[in-house]
Amino acid sequence: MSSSGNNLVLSVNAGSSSLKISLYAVSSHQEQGQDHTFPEPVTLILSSSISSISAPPAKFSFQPTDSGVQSCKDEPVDSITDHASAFAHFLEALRTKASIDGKRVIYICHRVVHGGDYNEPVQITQESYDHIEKLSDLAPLHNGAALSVIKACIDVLPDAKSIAYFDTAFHRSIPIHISSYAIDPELAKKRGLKKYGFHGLSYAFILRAVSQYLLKVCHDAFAFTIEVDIRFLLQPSKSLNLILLHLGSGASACVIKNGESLDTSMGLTPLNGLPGATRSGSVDPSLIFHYTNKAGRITHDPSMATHVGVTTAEDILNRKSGWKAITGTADFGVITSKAELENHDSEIALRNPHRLAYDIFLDRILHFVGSYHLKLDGEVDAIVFAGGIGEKSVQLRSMIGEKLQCLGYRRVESSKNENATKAGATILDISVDREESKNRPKRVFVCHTDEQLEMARECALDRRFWDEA
Ligand SMILES: Nc1ncnc2c1ncn2[C@@H]1O[C@H](COP(=O)(O)OP(=O)(O)O)[C@@H](O)[C@H]1O
Ligand SMILES: CC(=O)OP(=O)(O)O
Ligand SMILES: [Mg+2]
Repeated sequence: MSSSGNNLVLSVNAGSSSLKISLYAVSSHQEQGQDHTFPEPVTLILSSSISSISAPPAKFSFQPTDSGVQSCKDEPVDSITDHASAFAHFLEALRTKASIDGKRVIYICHRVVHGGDYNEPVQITQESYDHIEKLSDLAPLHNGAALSVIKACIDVLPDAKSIAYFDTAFHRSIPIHISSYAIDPELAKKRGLKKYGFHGLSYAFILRAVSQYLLKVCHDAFAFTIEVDIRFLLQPSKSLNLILLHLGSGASACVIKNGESLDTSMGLTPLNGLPGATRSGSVDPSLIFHYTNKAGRITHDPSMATHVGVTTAEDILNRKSGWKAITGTADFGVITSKAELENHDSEIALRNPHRLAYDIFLDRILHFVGSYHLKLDGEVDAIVFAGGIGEKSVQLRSMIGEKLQCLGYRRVESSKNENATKAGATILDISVDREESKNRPKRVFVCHTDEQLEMARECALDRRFWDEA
């Protein structure tokens, strides 16, 4: 497979249930265009994903942009049991299917979910590796998995430099009264006990994608002399007020005010807020002591990632709860298909665990959407659905869309909603057009988020890395 030069950047996203990897060629260090858009500084060569890592068999997909190269989709692979073996399987496919030698990669961008007080990407050194390792207990499904891939990269691709990009960095703008818990402030400061927030790479991608989309809409609208909101033309992302929903195996909501994170539903760890595939989401903190009297003991479960030493309580709430505990499956697509959504019997959730899981999710999402709407004084430009569930669940988007009507959002149009799941565009407006919207400005978007691209483009635009390369 041909791809010019040795300027390859690999982006690795260790999610709780998946490993997503994209390989890019760095194009050039392009400056902002005259129309205020930034052309992508990287070109995709191939993308790969390994899903269901925690519910074997893992499924391997390998999709090069060059149609001449062998691809595969959702191929079950028994030998993949964790993120490290998933990465080894990918490297083998890179060599055998795409004939690309990993040695041509000069930077590897790693999504590291918890960065503590790191507010910028950092190159992996012994010091930063140790720091990330110390934070592993605060992201038990993530940091350990990312470190196992970082370690594999150091061993197998020693000439490539690994750089960590943190989910937490995006939320540094959250004001202190929102990020603080109502506990002893001195102890909180000493131990770093505060809301950090996660899914930041995804939210950064969505914010940029929405602002570019609205900018384009405004330019097109000007061409037809239709009245537009002038704010978007002046400073697109800095003027936006958004409610973002990243709904995947881990799910969170985020409120963006004037282009910055104001609040988000995850907290000190990715456990807080919305429930997920195996996570409980927010519960009364006392609940766990009524659930088990072994809550405080450290688990020695061999299936837990190395680097992680958490209590039984954290293990239960992170890995033995959520959709999997309620229904037996962690796949929200399966839950949706078995939830009997057409049945409006008020007792259906008592009989059908899939419906119970579905209704819990809907209820908790509405909880955050309502609260965030209020935090923005109702001045919301759009609500955006993203993540595996947000991008694929037509039903969930439609039901939330219905509820949003009372807050003055545009109605979700069913044909646009259905097509959004299949369509290739990054942002899709699934709400009715301006003429039909009865002058309701608040739109409903779906964003095909891409954390790997967010890291690769940040890497390509970061002069620190290229001036010395
Ligand atoms: N058709 C579908 N409808 C609803 N949810 C789906 C559908 N297909 C996949 N999903 C959900 O998407 C989740 C994966 O989301 P993703 O954001 O890729 O995960 P991760 O959190 O590991 O990055 C799966 O666990 C599955 O529950
Ligand atoms: C932070 C988090 O939960 O990430 P993911 O959804 O990728 O597991
Ligand atoms: Mg994810």
